[in-house]
Amino acid sequence: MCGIAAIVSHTPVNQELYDALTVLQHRGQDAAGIVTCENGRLHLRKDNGLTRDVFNEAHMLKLRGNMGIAHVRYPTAGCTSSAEAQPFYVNSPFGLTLAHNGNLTNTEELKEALFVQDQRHINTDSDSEVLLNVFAHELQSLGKLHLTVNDVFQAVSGVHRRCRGAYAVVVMIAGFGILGFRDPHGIRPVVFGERQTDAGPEFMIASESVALNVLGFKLIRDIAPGEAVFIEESGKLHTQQCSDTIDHCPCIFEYVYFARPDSIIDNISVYKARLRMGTKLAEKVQREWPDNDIDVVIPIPDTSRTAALQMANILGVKFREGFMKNRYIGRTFIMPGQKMREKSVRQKLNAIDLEFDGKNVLLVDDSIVRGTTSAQIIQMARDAGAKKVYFASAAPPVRYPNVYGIDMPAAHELIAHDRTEQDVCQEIGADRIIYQDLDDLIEAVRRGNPEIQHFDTSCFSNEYITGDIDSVYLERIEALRNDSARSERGSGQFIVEMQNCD
Ligand SMILES: O=P(O)(O)OC[C@H]1O[C@H](OP(=O)(O)OP(=O)(O)O)[C@H](O)[C@@H]1O
Ligand SMILES: NC(=O)CC[C@H](N)C(=O)O
Ligand SMILES: [Mg+2]
Repeated sequence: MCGIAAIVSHTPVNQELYDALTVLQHRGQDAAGIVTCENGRLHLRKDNGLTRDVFNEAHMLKLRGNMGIAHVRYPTAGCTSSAEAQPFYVNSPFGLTLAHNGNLTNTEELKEALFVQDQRHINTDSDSEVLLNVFAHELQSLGKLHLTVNDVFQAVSGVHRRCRGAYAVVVMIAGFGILGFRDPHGIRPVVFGERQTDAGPEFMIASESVALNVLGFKLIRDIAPGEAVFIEESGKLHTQQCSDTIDHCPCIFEYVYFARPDSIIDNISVYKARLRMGTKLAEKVQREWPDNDIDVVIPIPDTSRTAALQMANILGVKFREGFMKNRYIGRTFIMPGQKMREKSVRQKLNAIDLEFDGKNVLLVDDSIVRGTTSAQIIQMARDAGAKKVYFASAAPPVRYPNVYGIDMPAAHELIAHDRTEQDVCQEIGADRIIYQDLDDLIEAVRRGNPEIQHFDTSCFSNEYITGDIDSVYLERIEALRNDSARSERGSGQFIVEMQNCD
């Protein structure tokens, strides 16, 4: 899951884009980048690392201009080389830069067509570079020297016709303006907002509304599935629907884990959705295990806190912060490589023995994916003296790969794949496991916006809404992107620095 941001302002945007990236850091910890535009000239800085490590004062001074786009990366395609950090740039036509959240599912076909038919060279294995070149080709084929906003929207329609999968995107056209668009299923989130100034309105596009809040922009709304918004450099906003086939299916995992709880996605408060997940799960415990002997509910920080608190309230048992989180360690699930993830769980979380000693504890997490966290945490709870360790997951068993922007491509790496709930319970060493039912999860999220008819629930249900995912595709990405294949390839040593401004 990556984070994207874009600002069109009347004053320099460098610091605000940097601030936006720090707010969106939970969506990607591997690489960060900003590109700005000043009098038609682009300035780009991107590299591997957290936002605070990628930009120093000298970079910031060079990122001049009143409009720009930015990205934090969590790779789902290609490799972790800094050559694949975003934004990407192509010089023709007009000077385009792009930042993408999501994952294309027909990258290979597009890459081939780009080379053979459109005569475009792709320099990395990133699907986002492919996406940029598709957009560039669609714009170029209009054959215009002076672009209009309608030309830009027409090019987006061309992207929708050719690209499959998930894409929430911002594009900057040098000297012209900034574009935001979302795939016709609206799988990944993206919102836009406005800020009034004496010099006129300013606009921002971002993955999550929390970035707008922090920078003083008022949320206008989500970009609709298939829709595009374009903000001219002068600050004029245009919007247009660019797809005739729309089927809104936002990713339910955003509500479970990815998004910040203080964000509103597709008019649903992530915080409230998590509270409702807690309610539903507690009701399941009451229904299926009325004579339970739970003494205390303990969340596994950070994401599960909201659901766990609500569970304790409904169950009428104590809620205790039994694990303390080291605030300097990031999210473990989105770290590259199982060794690093395993090591980081122990560095990140430490038990307060008093809260466990002699008690029957119900540990609550938002999800169990590879089981990296749960297995270690249960052992820690036992070492701290817990009598019984029960484990509840606010999401159903994750059994199938995600191909829309969450990096879990290999079914065999998922602890619940081909396993019953009882098998998982044994595998992670719990005394009992309670998983959320999928219908309950859907209801918990959907109650915030009943207009949404479907969600992308593929990692729980094996139903892929784009209709183009078959076993051949899944086998191909599993072979390419499973943990051992990636560690054999290494992180990629060559670095394309031709566009960096350092
Ligand atoms: O079963 P696993 O493969 O371990 O994945 C699931 C765990 O990973 C995530 O935590 P993470 O540390 O990424 O972030 P958080 O601090 O936001 O909870 C998630 O909240 C679960 O705790
Ligand atoms: N998590 C994402 O959104 C990743 C974007 C893109 N597929 C990449 O790998 O860089
Ligand atoms: Mg967690």
